[in-house]
Amino acid sequence: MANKVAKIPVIDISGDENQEQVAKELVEAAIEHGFIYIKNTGKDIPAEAVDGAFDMGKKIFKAPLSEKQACTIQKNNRGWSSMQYETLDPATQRVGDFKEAFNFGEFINGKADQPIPPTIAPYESQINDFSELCYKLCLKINTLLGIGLQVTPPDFFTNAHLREKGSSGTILRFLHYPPHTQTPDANPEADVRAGAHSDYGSMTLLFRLKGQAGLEILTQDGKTWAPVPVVPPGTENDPSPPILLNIGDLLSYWTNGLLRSTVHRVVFPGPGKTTVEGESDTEPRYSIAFFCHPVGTTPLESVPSERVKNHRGDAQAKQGNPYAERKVLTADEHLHMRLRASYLQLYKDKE
Ligand SMILES: O=C(O)CCC(=O)C(=O)O
Ligand SMILES: [Fe+2]
Repeated sequence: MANKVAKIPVIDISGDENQEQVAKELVEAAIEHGFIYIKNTGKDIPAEAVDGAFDMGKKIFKAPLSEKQACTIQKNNRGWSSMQYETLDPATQRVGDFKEAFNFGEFINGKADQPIPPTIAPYESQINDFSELCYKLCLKINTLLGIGLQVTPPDFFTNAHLREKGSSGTILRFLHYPPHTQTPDANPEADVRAGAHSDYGSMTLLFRLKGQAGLEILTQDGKTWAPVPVVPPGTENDPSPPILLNIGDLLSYWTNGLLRSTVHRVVFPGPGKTTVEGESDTEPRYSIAFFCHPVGTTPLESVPSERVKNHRGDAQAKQGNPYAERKVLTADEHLHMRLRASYLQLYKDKE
């Protein structure tokens, strides 16, 4: 049965004027939807940088298997996660996610602080540059959220994300989802390419390619899934599709659930499933996610904001998200709790 596509606002944050107004719109969208299209005018992240990053992603996954295996993901959440190694929704999935991924942690002086496949070593600085662009955009969004929520001081969130204050769980992740024709073991009705989950960090920037279907969000009724078009109306002629921003669990904890951390998944949108006009899953799907995390030692207490104080952990914001109610001490403790739940083998083998 075809579901309606997700209703998500498109916001342009690239200008320098009307900062207060833009901040207000961003906060309202983060409260109401948790997902926001950030119009990509090319000012914050040039279209060529996005294209270059996708080329990089393809190179990483085409690297010889032995090179990828030598970089197998570790408990620090860095490295290569092979097909079906991660299970984002272990409570309902019979098998792991039909995807492979490569995670880069924070770079140090432009160098990756982890093993990388020799095939992509010549491009290390390009990956670092893309990660920098994403980091800066997240700082800007953190500032706007602080202004829009009237946090005192308004740069409260931004300060918590400054790298000079300590390391964080921030990850630049390249993803590859083969089409169903290449995953004969998958039952497209029952299996998923990425299980239902909310993101673990403060916010995520997601880059997708035109024409590639698959992402769905859980709507506020807690039951219906809505596909998220790559190119929403009005952005067809932009230099690059909008960057899809979503609020993660940490910004939700920090604001007592006022900002919504929305559950989402990636499916095989085969026959009979909802597809967005002009999108299909006949080709391999590639996406890039930048998971922005605060400094690991940051305590996740409610932020100093009257608006947050007056908000009493609204039940609606928690709907469909089993993690929304857990209280944990620091950003790092929260991250490890979540990784433990989705990398079953990694934690089983080594404990
Ligand atoms: O590939 C996508 O569209 C979404 C991926 C995602 O939700 C994630 O990696 O957390
Ligand atoms: Fe996600």
